[in-house]
Amino acid sequence: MSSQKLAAWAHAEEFIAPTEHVEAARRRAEELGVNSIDNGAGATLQALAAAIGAKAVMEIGTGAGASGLWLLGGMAPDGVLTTIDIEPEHQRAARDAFSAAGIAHQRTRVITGRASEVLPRMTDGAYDLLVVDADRSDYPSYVEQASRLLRRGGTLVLSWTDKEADPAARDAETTTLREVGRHLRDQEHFTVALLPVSSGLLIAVKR
Ligand SMILES: C[S@@+](CC[C@H](N)C(=O)[O-])C[C@H]1O[C@@H](n2cnc3c(N)ncnc32)[C@H](O)[C@@H]1O
Repeated sequence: MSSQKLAAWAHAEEFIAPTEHVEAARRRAEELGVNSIDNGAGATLQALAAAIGAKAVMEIGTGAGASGLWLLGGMAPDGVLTTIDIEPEHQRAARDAFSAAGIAHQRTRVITGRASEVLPRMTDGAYDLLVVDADRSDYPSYVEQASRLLRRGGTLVLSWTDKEADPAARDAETTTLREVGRHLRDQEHFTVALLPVSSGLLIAVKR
């Protein structure tokens, strides 16, 4: 890998500055000991939401709200973000972050629960964008649900890991991601790309 390529990647991470509210949400996440999406990935989510004019977005893994703020920044002004997390404390922080950023309360639907139990209750074909940034062991079931929940032309985004590119990495999480990536690539009803932004975003557009 050339040093110019590495510099270009680092540059891309800083190319779009986070808002002060995203920065505050990231700090709160650190205090809570939960990861937030990096700024390059956040800016990509924002641009994707804007590109598809997203009005109905589902997120699995609210955290302290940093990724939600990026998404809301790109969504249609009347768009609604449904966000699921198993930890009520993370969601309290996210609600505070949305409110501090001036997001109208009817634009967010914050659901506490295990995603694998919440998703089956959600409506078929109702979502423009489904973003997954939670426990990787459940990614296969989230992908299965995505086929049902997304409208045609809707997009699934999975937060990824650099380790997936390393053949020597054989831990359970990496193996699951590798299998999920292969499975999606083989599906005729998804058009797939792996974006090397932050630690990676796998995007799959439902045809
Ligand atoms: C990496 S953090 C999400 C960060 C957030 N997307 C952001 O960038 O601000 C992962 C979150 O997933 C949540 N989580 C883990 N397992 C879950 C599950 N089975 N169902 C729902 N949420 C889960 C954790 O509580 C944590 O808040």
